[in-house]
Amino acid sequence: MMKQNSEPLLELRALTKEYGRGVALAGVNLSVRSGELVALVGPSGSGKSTVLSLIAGFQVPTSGQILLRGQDISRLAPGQRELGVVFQNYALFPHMTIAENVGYPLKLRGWDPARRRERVAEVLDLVRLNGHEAKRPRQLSGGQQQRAALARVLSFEPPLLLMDEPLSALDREIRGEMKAEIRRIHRELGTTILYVTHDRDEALALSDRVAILRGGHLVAVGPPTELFRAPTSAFVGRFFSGHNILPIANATAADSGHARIQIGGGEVVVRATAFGSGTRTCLALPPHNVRLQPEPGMPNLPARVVDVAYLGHETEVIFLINSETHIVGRFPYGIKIPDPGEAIDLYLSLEGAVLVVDDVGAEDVGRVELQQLELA
Ligand SMILES: Nc1ncnc2c1ncn2[C@@H]1O[C@H](COP(=O)(O)OP(=O)(O)OP(=O)(O)O)[C@@H](O)[C@H]1O
Repeated sequence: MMKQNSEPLLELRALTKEYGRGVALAGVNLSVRSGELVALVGPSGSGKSTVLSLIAGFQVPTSGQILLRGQDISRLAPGQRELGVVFQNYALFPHMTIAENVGYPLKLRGWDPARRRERVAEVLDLVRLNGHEAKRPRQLSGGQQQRAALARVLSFEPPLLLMDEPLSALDREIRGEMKAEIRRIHRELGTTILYVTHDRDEALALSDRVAILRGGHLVAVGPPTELFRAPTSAFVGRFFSGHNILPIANATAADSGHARIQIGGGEVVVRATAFGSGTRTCLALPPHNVRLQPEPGMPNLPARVVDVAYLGHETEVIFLINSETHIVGRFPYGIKIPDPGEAIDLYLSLEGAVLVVDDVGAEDVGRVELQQLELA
């Protein structure tokens, strides 16, 4: 987050990868500034690994360009690109010590042993692995091995670090530690990082910007908290923000960035990130906006409780409204939660709800007639 400047270090221009008739990536344009950490997120099969693999040079694009500091590298061999790559499986050499593993890229580059030792000590210090130099990888924990793999790529100071789900093989606690470690290293070194994850929390915790892929298309790019709070489409709202997506029939544009929706004879103005006449619009409603008690001005919604899951600090409840649409609510610990099967009235706070264009696809969502709602 520090040491950023506006110069694009990496530029993807209309990057496309086809396999036979399948399109893994369809014309992706993305610019990554020097010093930035960009998280590439998207559902399984959306093309995240393909982007990384094309940049690393493990595959050749069908068309489009990959520019590193303005030079097209898309046809260079992987070894000529000088990029650091960290994958989910640490890929340390099992027969080498940790110091030998970390110093290996430097040996390949012809560094003399004394300079190598010095640099290895420096990066092991950076990832807090000093004292483990003489051990073999199998003598380290998963988190330590992943830190050693990180030290190995950091040793030669690559201009760009590519990380593909680097934490997904680690258990929850170590993942938390490694997240903090990556954040610290990024802050201290200002390394530019492109980070693939399907984990929204990881993207929120680590990145300066998030790029969201869907079916090979880049559908949104922006600061993570902004996209989280104000999703730019129904897909982003559902996949990245975890909001309820409720298609609505009766929205009209208000002033710029807002829209009016009519509810049971009343009218509510909500923020709208994308709104156009002719497009189907949806309300993206955070699960925390669902209430079990009426508050002034809140529309109510008859519902039935389908499932209750205790998450520790809060409880997630799935409700069924109008026989086919589910809506998820999250409630703080201590609130009385109705039992599965119970019929109740839900109340929706529209504060922070956002109107978005429906790109999820009719097959994915049920339909809610908001006219059914009554303003309290
Ligand atoms: N070698 C290949 N041959 C044919 N199709 C492929 C090949 N590699 C990937 N694909 C297809 O390209 C699309 C994108 O795959 P990719 O692995 O980039 O997705 P991803 O977002 O990284 O998924 P995941 O999160 O599951 O790793 C998928 O539909 C996948 O089936």
